[in-house]
Amino acid sequence: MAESSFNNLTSLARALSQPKLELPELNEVSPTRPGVQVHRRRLLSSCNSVESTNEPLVSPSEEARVLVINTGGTIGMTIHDNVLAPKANAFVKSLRKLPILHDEAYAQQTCLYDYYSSESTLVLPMCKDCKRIIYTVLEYSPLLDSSNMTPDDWGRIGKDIEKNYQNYDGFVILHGTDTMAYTASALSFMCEHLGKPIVLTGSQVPIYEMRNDGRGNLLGALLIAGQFVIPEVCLYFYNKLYRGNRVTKVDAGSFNAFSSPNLQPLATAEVDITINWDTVWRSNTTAKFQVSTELNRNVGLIRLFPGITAATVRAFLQPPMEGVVLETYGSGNAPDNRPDLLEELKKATDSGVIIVNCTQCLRGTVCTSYATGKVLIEAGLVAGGDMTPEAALSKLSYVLAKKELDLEAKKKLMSQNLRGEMNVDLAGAKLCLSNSRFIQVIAKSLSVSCKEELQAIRDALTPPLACAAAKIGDVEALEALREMGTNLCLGDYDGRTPLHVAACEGHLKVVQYLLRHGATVYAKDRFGDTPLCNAVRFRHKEVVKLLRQTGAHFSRDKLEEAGTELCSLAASSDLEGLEIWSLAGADLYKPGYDGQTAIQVAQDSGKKEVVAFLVQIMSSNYKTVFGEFNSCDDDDDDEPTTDSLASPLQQTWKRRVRTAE
Ligand SMILES: NC(=O)C[C@H](N)C(=O)O
Repeated sequence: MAESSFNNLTSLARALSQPKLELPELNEVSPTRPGVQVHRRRLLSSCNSVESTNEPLVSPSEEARVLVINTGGTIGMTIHDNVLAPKANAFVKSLRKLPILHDEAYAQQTCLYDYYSSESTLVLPMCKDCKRIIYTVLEYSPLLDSSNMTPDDWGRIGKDIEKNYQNYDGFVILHGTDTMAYTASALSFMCEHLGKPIVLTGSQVPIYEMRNDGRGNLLGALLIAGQFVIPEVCLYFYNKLYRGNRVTKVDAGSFNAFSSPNLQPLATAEVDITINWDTVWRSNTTAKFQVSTELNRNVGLIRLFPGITAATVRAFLQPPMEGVVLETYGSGNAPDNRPDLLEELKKATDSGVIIVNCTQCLRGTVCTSYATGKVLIEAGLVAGGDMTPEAALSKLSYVLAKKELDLEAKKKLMSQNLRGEMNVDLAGAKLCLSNSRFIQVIAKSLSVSCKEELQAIRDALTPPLACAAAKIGDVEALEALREMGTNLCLGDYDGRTPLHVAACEGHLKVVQYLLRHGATVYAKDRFGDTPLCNAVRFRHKEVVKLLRQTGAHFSRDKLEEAGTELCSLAASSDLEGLEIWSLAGADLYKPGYDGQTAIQVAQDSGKKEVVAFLVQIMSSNYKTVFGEFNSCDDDDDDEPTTDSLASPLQQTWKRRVRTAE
């Protein structure tokens, strides 16, 4: 390990976790505030020159992009025949006229519509921290009252997110409130290895009405999806951000329509938006984001009531039923003086139906304190802990669709916490950094007494400590910091996270460790750089590969700039640079500012070794992308035998490789 003034970080970190002095508890830490630096310079200069005004050239501020998927719901409804129903093609037009949701002057000055080739792209006024959130609305047809939604609609939303994942920093789903808790729960399971925020919202009163909750809800959801890397499916309503699989609709007539009885909100939007980072779920993965749209429809919910007959239960549990959520009394209880009922449950579980025990109570968990609860375990039910019935049902649907798993494995998954939907470790509360002696000694010497000041000290001290450990490759120090409750995703004063630092230094083991402990590849520092940009800049090939495997990608603007960078690398025969940019996902065919590609630059300047090198990378990229296709080919040749067999994309690649050769 490298020597430095922090060479004993491990012991320092351990010292931090000494027993506490009497000071207030901390639950919250500051958010990192990522932003996107967008360069529309080329387009802007042409835009400005066409206008030929005396106005100064407009430089776009830092920008983030959000995709809004409008599925329907009250937020976009109008009254027809005295009842509310969704109105098609009206939402974006109406948003354009609302200055809090769209800044037309900025859109015109920065050529927004031309750049995104979309009339449905809008821009929020400048945020407090000088950032702009640009959002594109994708409106579904037909728009639905959420009472009409089915798992097919969840699949459609999931696929659209997957398709657009790389192009946006976050996603907002506009949805009716009636079944929003079901959709939020289902999406939380379907979205595997999620690294970006997906925020569902809607309203109780249409956005077109004078007094409504839609504008505030949409604005809050956009601000959160555009500014914070919260890798969760969330639900934003009435100034609160909740974990999607923890909510339930509790009020049909109030703006405060949702409750998350067993988990505090992930964020509150008051004077400031405060993220409760200690509660935010982390996927701890080095795998790429994917959406699993396979869902099992043979699932159902049944609610116990005094006097329920065995015949009702038997009828409900008949094939093709494969999974059932049984809503029981209190802490998971059912009559233990009803052998007829218990026998029906036992018969069903013996024949392979998974029955999950969830409480009818709004708050609390299933446990085995009572004889009336124990009988359900004996009947083969799986304890659902503190899951909402909505979460349990959609989890069943997701788990039962996993064909590769046997019944026991499926049951095990049902009792495990997959996406923060249940609390399985109530006793295992971690020692929190706010309890640490180190922080508290400092607090005392500064005469700090209130929670907010203590929190400020913690937020100021722990990210640089973690970054220092990352800099010298000290995994043990990071582990010690993490064990005491440090959030390793938080950035320092420049928004640089430990992952940025480890990527710069090329510490592969630290990068691996951080990714397995919740670090996000989408964090951006104040310069708009991600860990991937840093690893490319300092040419750490293995780190680039790992970040890419985890789903990291260049932003649209970085990809735009890549052409010019590649040409300059080609001109200086920098093969290592070309390779690393290619590994990071840059398109080797992207032309530079003057329309020339890297290969053309190399050809024109007679750099044969660069041409050969580029051709070699291009054909190996071709094989990686189209390998499967080729393996079906009769011909031994690596490429398909005829162009007609190839997809349009494949044909383009082939043409490019041949031209280069
Ligand atoms: N407030 C709402 O959005 C209720 C509406 N019926 C829906 O769920 O689509």
